[in-house]
Amino acid sequence: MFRSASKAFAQVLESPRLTALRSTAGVTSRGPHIGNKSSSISRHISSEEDERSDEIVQTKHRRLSVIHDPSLNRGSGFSVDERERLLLRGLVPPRRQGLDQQIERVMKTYERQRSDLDKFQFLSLLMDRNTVLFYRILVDNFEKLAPIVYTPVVGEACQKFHAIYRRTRGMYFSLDDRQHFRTMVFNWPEDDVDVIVVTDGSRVLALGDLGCNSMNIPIGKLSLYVSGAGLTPTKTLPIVLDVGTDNEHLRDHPLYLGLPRRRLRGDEYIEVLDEWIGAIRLRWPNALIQFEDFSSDVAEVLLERYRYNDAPVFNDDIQSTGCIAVASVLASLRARGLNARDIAREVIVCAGAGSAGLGVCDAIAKAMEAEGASANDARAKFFILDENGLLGRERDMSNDSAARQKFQRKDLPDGMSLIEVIRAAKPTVLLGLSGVGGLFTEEIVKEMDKHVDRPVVFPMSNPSSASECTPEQVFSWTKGNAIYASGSPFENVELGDGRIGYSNQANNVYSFPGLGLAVTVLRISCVTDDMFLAAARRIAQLLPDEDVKKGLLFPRVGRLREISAEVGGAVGMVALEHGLVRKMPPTEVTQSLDGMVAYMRKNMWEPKYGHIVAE
Ligand SMILES: O=C([O-])CC(=O)C(=O)O
Ligand SMILES: [Mg+2]
Repeated sequence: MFRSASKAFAQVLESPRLTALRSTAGVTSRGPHIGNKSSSISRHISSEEDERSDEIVQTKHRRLSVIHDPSLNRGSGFSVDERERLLLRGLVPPRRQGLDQQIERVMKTYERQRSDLDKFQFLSLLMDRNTVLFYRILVDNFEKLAPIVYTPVVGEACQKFHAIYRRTRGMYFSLDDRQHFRTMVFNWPEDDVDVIVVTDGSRVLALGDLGCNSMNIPIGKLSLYVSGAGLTPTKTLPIVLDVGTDNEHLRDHPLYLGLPRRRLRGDEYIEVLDEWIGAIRLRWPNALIQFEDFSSDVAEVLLERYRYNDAPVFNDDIQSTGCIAVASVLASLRARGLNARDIAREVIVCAGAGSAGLGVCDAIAKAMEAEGASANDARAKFFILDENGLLGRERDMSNDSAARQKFQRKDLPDGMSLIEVIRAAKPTVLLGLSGVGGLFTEEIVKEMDKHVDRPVVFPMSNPSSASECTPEQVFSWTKGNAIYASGSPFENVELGDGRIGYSNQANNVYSFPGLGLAVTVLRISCVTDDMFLAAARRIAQLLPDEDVKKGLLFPRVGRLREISAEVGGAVGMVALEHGLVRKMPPTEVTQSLDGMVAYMRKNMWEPKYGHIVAE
């Protein structure tokens, strides 16, 4: 009975164990409130409604303000007791329904949406209405819905943001707000924020500068943290920094919602970022900050500027894309009957020398070094091209970043085309981070296939329209020989002889949610490259040999929660070893990777209705 549940709750409050229990999720307090005090107690409450979690949410809200707060709203699912105590009698239809019935209704309406963009909007509106229902549906239908809330459809939703905008979510810091950032952060209602995803919209997927329209990217990424790794939804914060846009079409559009000015650059831009990060650290000193879709000219600069400032920061496109690329290469070695040590013998051609391309190559080079290669030997295995061809001998790279200079080939002429490089280098691995859809032609893939038993082809650009080639193409050009992974999702391919050509999704979604989980649960103080390497090694080992031999590199994204627990466990063990854990777990958790993985799993938020208690 719920009455006895609240009695049990009252006893918990009086219990001397209270302080000891405060550290794990259980009781949350939801506004209206000044200063947003929230306490957390883990406690099992027996309940007649067994689909409910034992989470207790306290609120001062009553009547419609309960229904209008998505984290409190249960639609037709309020219990009899909640209806009584929160003064909801008469405000919702009489018959009480469970989550299952709500899911059925929502999914039927979802299926009636005509276009992918309509589906995106339908899900956004659901997210605005009912947090638990939205996440239950996303978790239970992850493979089907992730391509809508994430790549590829999120790309279109950004391009059309100004046209389809309905309701605000997250925070905007614009140039007009300079000198106010430190007060603005207090406009956000939550004292507890675990993860922030921030973009300045300068390079959204491979779609270019989308300015303020980019808000759907941080929102989408954070919905994957919650659904894929069990972060608490109210403790996530999507942010757009509006420093202008060089996208003229948007800037001149009467409905554009950002500042209609050119993008700020140079020292002044860095000053704005410094002011912003200072404000964030003032209010949320421990929050993990994920830099997302910053253009290459600033991505690495910002990462180096903030990553060692005693608070966790990383760049998703450089580091987590690097992580999944390393995992993909390691798993492909297993598929080819080779060992992790053999990574140092791989020959890599990478089309794309932006922050993601360089980040991926750097991560693979570090993985080679970790297996015993010298820095020079590792570097010699890479052939990187940008829009002007190979980064070769004659290229003046004096104004380029250190990350780019590192990969200049001194032995080959500058500007060689992709096909020429393939002929000269005879790569074992071909990476696409160019953002140029269809770049890997039949001629290129067939040329590669001539020199290796099983060509490894990873077109990693997003969204699908920017993919360098499709799995159908690669499998048909190589007679099913290739090992394939792409950034955006594609269907597997029937090869006609009973075999399946697996279209693995080498997307950073495999790594960032689990990393964020570990950072939150253990309050990790700094995100390091070693953490990403450990995560990559773990991801590459998740499937048994017989699957991997067939070309299936890692579990499908539908198993993201399990994968994130594994990634979180691997990251957690590195953090422990390097003394970067600020919230120590119980000793038995620290003894083994398995213990750490189980601890991650245990700390995941579950999308279930808890009990709302009137405060
Ligand atoms: O969003 C994705 O699918 C992966 C990513 O970070 C990007 O392509 O920028
Ligand atoms: Mg990105």
